[in-house]
Amino acid sequence: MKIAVTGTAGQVVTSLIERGTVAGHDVIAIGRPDLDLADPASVVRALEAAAPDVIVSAAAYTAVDKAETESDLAHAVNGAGAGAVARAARLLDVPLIHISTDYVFDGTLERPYVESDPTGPTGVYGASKLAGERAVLDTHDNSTILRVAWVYSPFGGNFVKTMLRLAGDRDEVSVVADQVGNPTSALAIADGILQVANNMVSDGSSSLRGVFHMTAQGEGSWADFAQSIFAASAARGGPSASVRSIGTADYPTPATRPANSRLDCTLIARVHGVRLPDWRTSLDVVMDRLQPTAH
Ligand SMILES: NC(=O)C1=CN([C@@H]2O[C@H](COP(=O)(O)OP(=O)(O)OC[C@H]3O[C@@H](n4cnc5c(N)ncnc54)[C@H](O)[C@@H]3O)[C@@H](O)[C@H]2O)C=CC1
Repeated sequence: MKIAVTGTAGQVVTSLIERGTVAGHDVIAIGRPDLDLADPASVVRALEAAAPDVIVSAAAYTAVDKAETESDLAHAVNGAGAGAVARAARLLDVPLIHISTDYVFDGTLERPYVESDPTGPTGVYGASKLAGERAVLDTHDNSTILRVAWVYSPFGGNFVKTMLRLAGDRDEVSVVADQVGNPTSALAIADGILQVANNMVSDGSSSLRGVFHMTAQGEGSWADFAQSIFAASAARGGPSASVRSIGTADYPTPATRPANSRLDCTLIARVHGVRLPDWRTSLDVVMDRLQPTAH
């Protein structure tokens, strides 16, 4: 399968290149300057030239706090840019898999969110990603939106790498304990994307299209996540620190994060047969990559 993915260096992009290539697919990563999501004409031109069997829309403006002061750019990239990718998929008449986020929800529910729950982003980033979802669904019927969350991987910048860096120069790290979610490895996301792509290419049913939640099994707070990272690092002879649990109010950020980010992934398991591993299992895989010699 020839897969075109937007972006060249992101966590999900890099994971998809790796996992897709291992699975025998031809993965073509297209990013700036050839494909700039803020320049819709470049998006359509670059994707048409690639002539793929399926498109994965994984690039995005992901700076959650900075988005609060760069609203126009965040909306151009995540909203209009996503719409341009969908236009290209429509012109090429190929399936589109678009990656979205738990931040489309306000996080006030007491249970994991299902796909049909009302959205209500609390910040510019979430609002721009929601605009992107709508642009995709309005533009191209042959689209599947995968909402992922709390992404980490051996690549790029992420929470795991930040915690390991902090543990390298201090004994105690303060981490928010009142936001709960599903830490999800980009490598596992890539495997899920490939399964969904296979399903969409081989089966045109509308039930395989639309919005799906796709995160790792299991849940935890950022403090739980940090504790597991430090335990895994210590077990490999790497840096470790103790975790001091703090509240969101003790760690103010420009963008408000949802307190409950948990996504219910029952639908994608039933419809697509996709069930990502437990987050602690995937964390071990990523830690083995980040600390290969520390055993
Ligand atoms: N990182 C996370 O915790 C979460 C990410 N997501 C979503 O998952 C997807 C992948 O995220 P990550 O891989 O973590 O992001 P990342 O920040 O690692 O990579 C984003 C990629 O988008 C590219 N990009 C940014 N602006 C662009 C533009 N104007 N034109 C072309 N490319 C551009 C960057 O160069 C980079 O390659 C995104 O859609 C993001 O919104 C959803 C939930 C959580």
